[in-house]
Amino acid sequence: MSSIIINGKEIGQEIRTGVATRVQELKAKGITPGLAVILVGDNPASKTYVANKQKSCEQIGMFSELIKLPEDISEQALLEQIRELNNRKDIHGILVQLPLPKHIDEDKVIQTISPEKDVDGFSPISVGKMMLGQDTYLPCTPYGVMKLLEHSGIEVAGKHAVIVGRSHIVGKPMGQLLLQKDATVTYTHSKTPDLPSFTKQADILIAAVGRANFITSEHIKEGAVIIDVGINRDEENHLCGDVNFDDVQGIASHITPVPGGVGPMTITMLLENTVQAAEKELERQAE
Ligand SMILES: Nc1nc2c(c(=O)[nH]1)N[C@@H](CN(C=O)c1ccc(C(=O)N[C@@H](CCC(=O)O)C(=O)O)cc1)CN2
Ligand SMILES: [Mg+2]
Repeated sequence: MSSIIINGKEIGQEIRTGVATRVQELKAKGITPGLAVILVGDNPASKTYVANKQKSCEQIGMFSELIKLPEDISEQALLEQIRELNNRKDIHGILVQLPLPKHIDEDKVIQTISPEKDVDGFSPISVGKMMLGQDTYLPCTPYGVMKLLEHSGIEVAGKHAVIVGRSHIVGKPMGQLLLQKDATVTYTHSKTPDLPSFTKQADILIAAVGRANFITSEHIKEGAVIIDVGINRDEENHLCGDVNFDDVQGIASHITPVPGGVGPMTITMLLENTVQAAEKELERQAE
């Protein structure tokens, strides 16, 4: 039997249509949702992602501003730029594209973004609120994974979700969001001995390791839902995920492809968060 392919492009498009309607409603009330994207340096992948974010904003009628800064910008100058954006009325969401050059302290940068405008959901305040289940901006990639599961009719409650990877932006928050939906969650990582003994227990396996084609049929059980968060290049420089798609195809019940799975959802949820930020600003104005 072949696995069901979860189509992130299609699901993302459906969600974007709903977000576009909310943009029109906000505009009718005199507020255009605005996103500022800061890009430091010339990382080619970052340039592509940032361009896609801008294009996506335009497509749904949002305002977006790209702030391009040189690779050798000082940390102070970057923090100053963020503070300026924190004070701008036309900007509802601020995002600093990661990774940053080595001489800049990423934590300091993220902490400088006002929590009201932290549409990436990376600041300690946003993360703390997420952990407590309070209203906040959820980090876009894990948030997108939750939407993929929901739209694919995959029940999370009572399932054993195994996360491979513990990054701040994917692995850790992913486990929390699944836990909030009553999954039993296991975190695994590079120091986990006998990884397959854990991953084989997964009803839902989240692969977020950053290693091309790392997860194979040896790691999964029959009927598991496989979510591939990886974006890597293989030996032939082709885009591929953390999961060896051909190897697990037919064993998994559902699987996300790379490209076209989780990736498009990351930008979709960024749009969702930015519109939410503008809606909250409107509410504050009405108070
Ligand atoms: N400030 C942030 N930095 C980074 C984030 C983030 O969420 N916020 N995530 C990643 C990069 N990223 C967005 O920024 C991102 C990565 C991939 C995709 C995507 O759509 N991928 C496509 C394939 C694209 C390709 O051809 O290369 C797919 O999987 O279908 C969107 C966003 C790190 N930095
Ligand atoms: Mg650094």
